[in-house]
This record gives sequence, structure tokens and C-alpha cells, in this order.
Amino acid sequence: MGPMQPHVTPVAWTLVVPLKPLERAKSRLAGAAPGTPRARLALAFAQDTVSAALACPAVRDVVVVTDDPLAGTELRALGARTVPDTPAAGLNAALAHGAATARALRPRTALAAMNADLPALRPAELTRVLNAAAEFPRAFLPDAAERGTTVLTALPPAALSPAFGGPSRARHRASGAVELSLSGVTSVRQDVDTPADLRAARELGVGGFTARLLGDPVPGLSG
Ligand SMILES: Nc1nc2c(ncn2[C@@H]2O[C@H](COP(=O)(O)OP(=O)(O)OP(=O)(O)O)[C@@H](O)[C@H]2O)c(=O)[nH]1
Ligand SMILES: C=C(OP(=O)(O)O)C(=O)O
Repeated sequence: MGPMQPHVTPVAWTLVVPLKPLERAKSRLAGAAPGTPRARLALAFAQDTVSAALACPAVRDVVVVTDDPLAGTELRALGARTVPDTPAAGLNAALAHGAATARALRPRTALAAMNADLPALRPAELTRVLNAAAEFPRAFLPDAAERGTTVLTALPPAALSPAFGGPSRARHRASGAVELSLSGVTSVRQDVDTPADLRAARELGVGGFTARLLGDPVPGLSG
């Protein structure tokens, strides 16, 4: 027998992505893109978010928690699984439900809750965040505004214990999750709630679904 080889077991992640019914989504974006219905924008953000997540080698599954039939169809077409919301129980109940569904299927999976409104998300940046999170039982990434949260993670056997909504950074920190301080992960932090957020995301460069809708340069196309 030779000497023991050090090895690192790669962590495989299940991402849980909550998405409101599109007609109710992104109410604060009203007027940000004249001529583009908010529901269409909300769907495009979710499509770009899910596409980038599925392009990460560390991501095994993306589970979208949504009651929206069109979003369900379109996101399954990209390779996500979808589960229905728990009736009228809100964002954190939806996340806990998605997490329980994922753990029922794969009890040892690492879990990451991630917002559906990250249209500039870059797979390499999400990979960096997940690799950093893999060092802690629970961790989170604050949003660009430093007030909310875009990603919350839990390694088995820790529960996700989501406390999203508004000023969730302080709540997640108080819950014992480790705040990740990483540079170069702007695209994972740039959630889009307001017209100013949308300008910032377009400045970073949004994914193809959002870009086509807004008439921005489509990534990967030249000329
Ligand atoms: N499944 C599910 N997702 C939700 C629910 N509430 C919010 N979300 C999602 O959680 C994330 C953050 O939501 P919010 O910022 O509260 O809502 P939003 O639609 O992004 O924006 P506003 O309407 O402007 O508040 C988004 O991905 C939402 O679609 C819910 O009750 N169920
Ligand atoms: C859901 C959150 O915030 P917002 O409602 O601002 O998207 C959050 O950051 O926890």
C-alpha cells in the first residue's frame, strides 16, 4: 500500500430558487423598461439566473419553487426541476419546502438558496461563491446593497433555515451563518429590485434572455 493520498471530495450542490407568480413579481421595477412588461422581465431574469446556475460544474440540480405555469415550463426546458409553492405561505416557507424536497431526494446534498433575480450571473463567479461556502456549515452572500442576501447555503446535516426578505443580511448573520467576504463575485450579488439595480446589472452585462428582451448586446454573439 502506498501512502494515503490527500483528496478533496467535491461538494455537489442543489440550488433552490424561489419565484413568485410572474404577474406579481418585480413590482418595484415598474417603469424601469418602458414597453417591456414586468412579467416578461421577471421571467427573463429567472431564465438567465437558472441558465448560469446550471452551467456551474458544482451544481447538480436546480429546484425552482414556483406556482407560475409559464415560468415552470420555460425553466424545466432549461433543465431545472420545479416544485409548487406551499399555499400562500411566503418566500421563506417556499425555500424551506424546496430544501425539504431536495433533501428527500438526496439526503446528503449541499443546499444553496439563491434569488431568481440575478440576470448578470456568471457561472465562474457562482462557482467561487459555492467553493467558499463549502468551508462552513451555513454561509451567505450579502447582496450588492449590503442589506439583503442573494445566496444562503447549508451543508448536511445543517438545515437551510432561510430568513430572506428585506434586511436579511443581519438576520442571516444573527442566525449563525458565516458571511462570505469575497471580491470578484459582483454578478452573484447584483440582484435586481429597482430601476437603479437594473442599470447596474446591464452595466455588468445581462444574460441572453434579458439582453434580447431589452435590446442589449447578447453575450456570445459578435458583430
Ligand atoms: N416561490 C415563491 N417565491 C417568492 C415568494 N416571494 C418572493 N419570492 C421570490 O423571492 C425572491 C425575492 O423576492 P422579493 O424581492 O420579495 O420579490 P420580487 O418579485 O423580486 O420584487 P418586488 O415585487 O419588487 O418585491 C424572488 O426570486 C421572488 O420571485 C413566494 O411567496 N413564493
Ligand atoms: C429577498 C430579499 O430582498 P429583496 O426583497 O430586497 O429582494 C433578501 O435580500 O432577503
